[in-house]
Amino acid sequence: MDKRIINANRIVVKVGTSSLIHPNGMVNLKTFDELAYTLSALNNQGKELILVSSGAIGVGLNKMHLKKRPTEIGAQQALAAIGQSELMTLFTQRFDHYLTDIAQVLLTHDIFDYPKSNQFVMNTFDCLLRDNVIPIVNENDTVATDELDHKTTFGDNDQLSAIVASHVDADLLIVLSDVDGFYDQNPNKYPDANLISTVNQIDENEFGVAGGTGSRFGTGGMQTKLLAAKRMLDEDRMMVLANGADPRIIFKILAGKSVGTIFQKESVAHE
Ligand SMILES: Nc1ncnc2c1ncn2[C@@H]1O[C@H](COP(=O)(O)OP(=O)(O)O)[C@@H](O)[C@H]1O
Ligand SMILES: N[C@@H](CCC(=O)OP(=O)(O)O)C(=O)O
Repeated sequence: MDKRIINANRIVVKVGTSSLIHPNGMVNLKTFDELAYTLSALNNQGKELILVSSGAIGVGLNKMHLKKRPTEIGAQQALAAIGQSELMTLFTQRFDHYLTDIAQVLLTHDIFDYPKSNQFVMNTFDCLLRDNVIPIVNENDTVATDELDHKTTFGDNDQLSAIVASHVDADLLIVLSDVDGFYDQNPNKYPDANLISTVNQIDENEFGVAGGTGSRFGTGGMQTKLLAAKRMLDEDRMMVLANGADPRIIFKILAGKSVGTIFQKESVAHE
């Protein structure tokens, strides 16, 4: 058991579209509610939480009664703009229920590369966390297409969550998806795939078995989650990849139980 997980105080949680939207395109109200409950409970315990949430396009598709994500980038951006406010409305309703304040923070991947912007973003996070407000981060899809055009770029919310985790000096990054963790092959294609409970290093072997997205709405698949995990490992931080079907799984993770896949350097694996 790693005490660093139990003692983790500043935690970034990333939730993917596949956890927030049912395969039929409808909003998964259960996930929204359990996520709000779990993060509110942890916030009340004094932990500092940042939620990185995808779902703007998924919610936008549902609102506009569309079955398929359009290929045109401008149309995806328009859907993200429609869906983002709806996404925040859903979060506001559920977090209000648990008496927790939230804030919307829209970022681009490069924002931290500019010292002034970086400082402004950090000031915002510092003030929000000091005031017990949970920032809910998404990429600003209107001005950035990192997440939308995977033919030319490979940015996405998995990596954005890792960038945020490293800049706010988070103790732990938890990535919630529609799989139980990282497998030795894509479990949606190969039913005999085995869950890997601990990963100490990421190289071509791991990338070799990480496939694309499994759902209609997810984007990066396992590749971008591994890139996020690699960034965490390189900085000697920890990441847990777990199933977001019931976000209360976060309580189990923070209790040190073995769920999902933990990415951590070998030196701390048995502390
Ligand atoms: N080795 C692997 N282990 C686990 N999942 C994998 C693997 N390779 C590919 N995948 C796929 O990655 C998907 C999760 O990524 P994605 O669809 O982008 O979800 P999210 O919306 O949560 O970001 C899984 O549903 C699965 O189909
Ligand atoms: N900004 C986009 C996020 C796209 C994305 O990274 O999605 P996912 O693979 O579900 O985490 C949206 O909110 O739809």
